[in-house]
Amino acid sequence: MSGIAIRNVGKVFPLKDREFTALDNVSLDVADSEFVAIVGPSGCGKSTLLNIVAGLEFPTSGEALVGGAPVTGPGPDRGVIFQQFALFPWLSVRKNVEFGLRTAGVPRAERKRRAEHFIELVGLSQFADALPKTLSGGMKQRCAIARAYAVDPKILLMDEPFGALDSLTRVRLQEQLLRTWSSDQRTVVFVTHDVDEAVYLAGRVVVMAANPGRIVEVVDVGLPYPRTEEGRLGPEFAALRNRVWSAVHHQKGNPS
Ligand SMILES: Nc1ncnc2c1ncn2[C@@H]1O[C@H](COP(=O)(O)OP(=O)(O)OP(=O)(O)O)[C@@H](O)[C@H]1O
Repeated sequence: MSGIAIRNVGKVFPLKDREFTALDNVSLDVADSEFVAIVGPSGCGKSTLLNIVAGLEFPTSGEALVGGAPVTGPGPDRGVIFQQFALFPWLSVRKNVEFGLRTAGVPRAERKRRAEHFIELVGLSQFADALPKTLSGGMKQRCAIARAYAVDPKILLMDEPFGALDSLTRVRLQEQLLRTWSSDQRTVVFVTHDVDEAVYLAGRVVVMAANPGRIVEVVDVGLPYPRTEEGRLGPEFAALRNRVWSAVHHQKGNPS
């Protein structure tokens, strides 16, 4: 059971002289094995919503449920990948990737095998013994992705995971993500600024607006999987992208 239910979630942050409503009455169901993308202008609460599902923040009102149970904190059922991922600076790439497996109690030989596999997948084999400080930003991010994939969680919560990567690596990791998603049937919630990326990856695209953060539209993508580069250039894809684009960029009070 790896479905997610977000029920009337509100999040208010106390500021010095007032309160700020980051999320206002947000409700969303993500089915078991569904791939949902969340897009919206900066500050509309995408990360806050993801953090609530991750158990890293708590709603002021409403609730988030995972597999039918209220979220009370982080758990091994949910792997979180942020844009700025904190790697352990004193551990090599390999040890960083193995870290989560060690805490999950995976035996040593299996840890080594899995780490090797995922390090290769993200193209870091040559740097497996390097420390994070010697890697570029994109390489650190690929290490963080390998670490999250290796633990094999039923739910992946991804916050702009490919934002800092060059376009080639980005496309490669998008395709890899879709492959692991369709073969392993995990639930994915993927936050991105990139409308093209959202439509390419997701079965549904949730569009949010700011002030207060809320859902304004949910677009069913409806394109078959596996998705291909040719499909990405086709008219159906273009129509969907335009629809999501207008929903994001023609919001009241958002002049862009
Ligand atoms: N701890 C906090 N205290 C006060 N305000 C906060 C806090 N965390 C987030 N906010 C505010 O809540 C709003 C939503 O933030 P959030 O990071 O969720 O937006 P976002 O849609 O992910 O933005 P971006 O696309 O720029 O990453 C922002 O206006 C932010 O300033």
